[in-house]
Amino acid sequence: MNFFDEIQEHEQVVVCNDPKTGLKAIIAIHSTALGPATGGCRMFPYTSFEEALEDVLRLSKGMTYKCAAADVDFGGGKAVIIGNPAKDKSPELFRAFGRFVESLNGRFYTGTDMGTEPSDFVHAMKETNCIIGLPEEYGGGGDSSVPTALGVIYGIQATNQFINGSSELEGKTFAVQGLGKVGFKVAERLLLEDAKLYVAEPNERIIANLVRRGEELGNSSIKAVYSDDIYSVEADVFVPCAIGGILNDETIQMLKTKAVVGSANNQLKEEHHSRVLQERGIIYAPDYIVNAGGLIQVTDELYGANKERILTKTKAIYDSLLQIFQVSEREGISTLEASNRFCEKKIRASREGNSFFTRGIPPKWHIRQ
Ligand SMILES: NC(=O)C1=CN([C@@H]2O[C@H](COP(=O)(O)OP(=O)(O)OC[C@H]3O[C@@H](n4cnc5c(N)ncnc54)[C@H](O)[C@@H]3O)[C@@H](O)[C@H]2O)C=CC1
Ligand SMILES: O=C(O)CCC(=O)C(=O)O
Repeated sequence: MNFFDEIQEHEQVVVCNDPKTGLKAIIAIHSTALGPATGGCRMFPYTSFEEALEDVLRLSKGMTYKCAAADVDFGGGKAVIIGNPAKDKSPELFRAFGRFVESLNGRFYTGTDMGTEPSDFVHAMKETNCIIGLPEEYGGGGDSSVPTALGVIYGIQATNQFINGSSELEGKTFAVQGLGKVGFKVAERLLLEDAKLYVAEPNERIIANLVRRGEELGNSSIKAVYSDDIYSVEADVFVPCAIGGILNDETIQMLKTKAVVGSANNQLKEEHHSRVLQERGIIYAPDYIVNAGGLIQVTDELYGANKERILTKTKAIYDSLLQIFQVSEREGISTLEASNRFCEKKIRASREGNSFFTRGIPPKWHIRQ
């Protein structure tokens, strides 16, 4: 592997090693053109350094586009901790991670992602101010999966509006993959809208909770299927809310839905899969547009976490998606291409090329300090 070839699109990659606590992490800063980099910290038992590097590079690039699309004054970054979230967590490990974040002197703000919880970052915040997504009792905005799930619902409504001329969800069928922090809330809201659900979730306890919730809401139209079967059920929309890379040569051919709209980061195995979906007549709502609700909330913490402002910005996901679908249709390009163009224009128009972000210039987003 030629390391510099691998990271050529990125400004900075930091490898963090703290033998005392067992911390092995990588922080990737893709771009600070629009402001300091931000992105959650994922904890996962990667089997190799290369696997962890590939994940953090892809995720951090996605954050640059997500920040540009959501109009937050931040750039793209992400961190990964190599370890098993069920076994390898300790307060000391997160404090060590916090010290590495602090060493970046304000170039990187981070918080939760898959495998980490806001409570983990209560330890990290003892070492750095650059933590967002904290619990409310620590001055944070609370559970960021709430606005993320709301953004997914706006995304589904916009897609439905584009396809059927109505954003009404009643009677529609959805295939939800993953019922974690985001997927469960999306499923709950769809049940409230009198929709029918197919769900795939390896944790049976969570499925039982959803069935119970459905009974409370008076909607029992929930059918649990095996993980591999969720791609081939007859539904209006496939809603991926678990892992990345699930839209690939094999699964796209299995889909029987009219659209894909979900929260999972990096849903496309490769960028060209957005065109493969288009060729199959399936509308793909770009993941980083749909799942920006959490980002909107956690970055708003630096201005004092105003619920109304967060809601307004999250609602804008509906209009952004409709615009992207219209451009894609008008210009005959995939929805991802339309969306990337929209973001790249914003990034180019920014101060990229002047210098990368440093704390030397006091920016407006340092209000919290
Ligand atoms: N939490 C948030 O606010 C945001 C989350 N995302 C993305 O959304 C996705 C879900 O995030 P969370 O709900 O926070 O994660 P989570 O870790 O709470 O939930 C993921 C769920 O997916 C299930 N799962 C794993 N593999 C599966 C498979 N093959 N088939 C079906 N289910 C499977 C897990 O058992 C778990 O319940 C992730 O890709 C994350 O990066 C993106 C933006 C913000
Ligand atoms: O949603 C969050 O908590 C942080 C933002 C982020 O990392 C993401 O949107 O993937």
